[in-house]
Amino acid sequence: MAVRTLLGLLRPWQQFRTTIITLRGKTLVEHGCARSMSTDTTTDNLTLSLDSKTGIATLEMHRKPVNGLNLEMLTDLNIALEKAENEKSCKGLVLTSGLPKIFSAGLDILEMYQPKPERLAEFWRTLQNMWMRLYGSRLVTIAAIAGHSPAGGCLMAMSCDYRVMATGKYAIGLNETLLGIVAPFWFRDTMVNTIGHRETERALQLGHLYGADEALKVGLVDHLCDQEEVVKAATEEMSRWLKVNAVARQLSKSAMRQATIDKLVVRQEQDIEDFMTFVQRDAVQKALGFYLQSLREKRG
Ligand SMILES: CCCCCCCCCCCCC/C=C/C(=O)SCCNC(=O)CCNC(=O)[C@H](O)C(C)(C)COP(=O)(O)OP(=O)(O)OC[C@H]1O[C@@H](n2cnc3c(N)ncnc32)[C@H](O)[C@@H]1OP(=O)(O)O
Repeated sequence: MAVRTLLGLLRPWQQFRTTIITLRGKTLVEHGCARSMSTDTTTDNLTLSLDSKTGIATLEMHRKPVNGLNLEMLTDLNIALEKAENEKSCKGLVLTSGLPKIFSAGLDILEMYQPKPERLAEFWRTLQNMWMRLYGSRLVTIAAIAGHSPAGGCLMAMSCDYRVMATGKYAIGLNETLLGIVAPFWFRDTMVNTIGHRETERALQLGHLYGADEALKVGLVDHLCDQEEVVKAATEEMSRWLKVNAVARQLSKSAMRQATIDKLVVRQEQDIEDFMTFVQRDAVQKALGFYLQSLREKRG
């Protein structure tokens, strides 16, 4: 609600301005210019910029070290997505990362390990909202994946309309079982909608992380190119999608996706409860502790 109120107060992008907004102790800086008709919104975690000539926004994540999705990052993502959504001249959004070799490492595991219950609930609700917003966006959304994209990172990518991935030794997939946790139903549904039931069943049980070639083969991503070309390729693909009648395209998208979103809308509170109960189990806490330790030991 607070987020909605704040967004309601934001002025349109096409005005000259520099606005500084403090949100949850973080600072959002906006630079606008009437001549170039473009505006950047930057937080500690991301930058949202709109090319007013093309109507294409770029949402670049840059939360070091691995774009881990913690509560603050998810809050910023929600604000940025809502802002792009509400900007009439914005037609498409490229979701990408400003960090080398990483799209997103998924949920910040520290949010789930030895959590404070109140923050844990808020964290999960903010993630749910981010997914509903991205999956149901009226915009054409394209993920430009120039790095690893496990679990929550894969969810974000799958929630876009099209995925461009860099060739190279990067991995994408829902690897939750490798952490001793279970992908919730709306993660699973999103994957089923992307690559089909059988492939999802196999991938989920194994916690399979796909290399780029294999991801292309099963349809988890749609196009491969060199790392440096990923955003360019995403933007080129976007122009093809933007030629389609927007209303017809949006209605088609909604017809395909709304039932999946509605499943979470009606079960949102139950899903938060299920998540909290599951994550706070001793066995799950132990598994997360081991996994964090193994990540740290990998670094030596
Ligand atoms: C009965 C059923 C009921 C079910 C009810 C529902 C229940 C729901 C349960 C819960 C569901 C939760 C869903 C979870 C989704 C997730 O997204 S979980 C996160 C999964 N992510 C990962 O597994 C990725 C882990 N990271 C990596 O594999 C690597 O870091 C990398 C991404 C491949 C990058 O490698 P590299 O560049 O070599 O960097 P590193 O050195 O490994 O990492 C740098 C530092 O970052 C830390 N880190 C990495 N990832 C995370 C993370 N996800 N969270 C927090 N921290 C992370 C890493 O530890 C390093 O830290 P330092 O050593 O301190 O520098």
